Amino acid sequence: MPDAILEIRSLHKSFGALKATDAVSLSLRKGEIHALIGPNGAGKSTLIKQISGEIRPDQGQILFAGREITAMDTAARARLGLARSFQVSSVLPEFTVLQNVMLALTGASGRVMRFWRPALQDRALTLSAREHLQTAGLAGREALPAAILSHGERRKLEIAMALAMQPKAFLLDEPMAGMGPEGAKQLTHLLNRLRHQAPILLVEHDMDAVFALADRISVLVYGRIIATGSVAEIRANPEVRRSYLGEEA
Ligand SMILES: Nc1ncnc2c1ncn2[C@@H]1O[C@H](COP(=O)(O)OP(=O)(O)OP(=O)(O)O)[C@@H](O)[C@H]1O
Repeated sequence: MPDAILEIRSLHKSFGALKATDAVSLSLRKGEIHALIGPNGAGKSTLIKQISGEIRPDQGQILFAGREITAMDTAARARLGLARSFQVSSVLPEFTVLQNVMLALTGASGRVMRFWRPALQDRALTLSAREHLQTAGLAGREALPAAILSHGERRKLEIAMALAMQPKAFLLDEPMAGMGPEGAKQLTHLLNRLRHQAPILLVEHDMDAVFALADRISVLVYGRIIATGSVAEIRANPEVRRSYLGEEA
């Protein structure tokens, strides 16, 4: 697939007798949002963890930005531009919104930063951090301690921090979780803009968001992809309606 930034080839992962990932192949193309949906326990998180490097597949290959990354650790994948958000938050509550993005820009940890305060006065770094906050919809909130942000604002901050890594792809695991209707609407708009910075592999239960955002949807059931297609194709697919969308379609 020539315009795919991420390509997964026949991935397998078992936990004992349970096949959590069963011959999964999928791709993420430049500029697209590819949503991964499926019932609880279908294997979505297990797949995302194999892509981010938290767990190793038993078999299969993962290619990212033209390189095979199957055996690389999480940090090496992140350095190549694979940005994972939302399940493990790296926001430091005692730092301000701006400082959190500056930390992400320098790749420094909060512990290092306490001994490295002058960097927080760095002008170029500040400007760049402000730009990412603007993109993420947090302009005007820079000076607040991250601890007092609302849930939705924290999501935006995580996005700004991910942007600081200059990602080539985003892996987003249930970004809409815990958001109210207004927050979900705002985040949907933000993700829609974000795809132009880097394509998004989106695991999401909120079907309104999935149908509004996805260029393609893959449906995972018992570790297998039973269908991949456009929103219209997936909505019309009888097997998908039966096994997943039944009560929602
Ligand atoms: N470390 C593990 N050890 C054993 N079984 C596991 C492990 N991690 C996941 N599983 C099992 O693998 C299957 C897939 O789980 P996974 O969390 O990937 O599903 P999911 O689609 O992300 O579910 P949800 O939508 O509820 O988050 C489940 O049956 C789960 O119990």
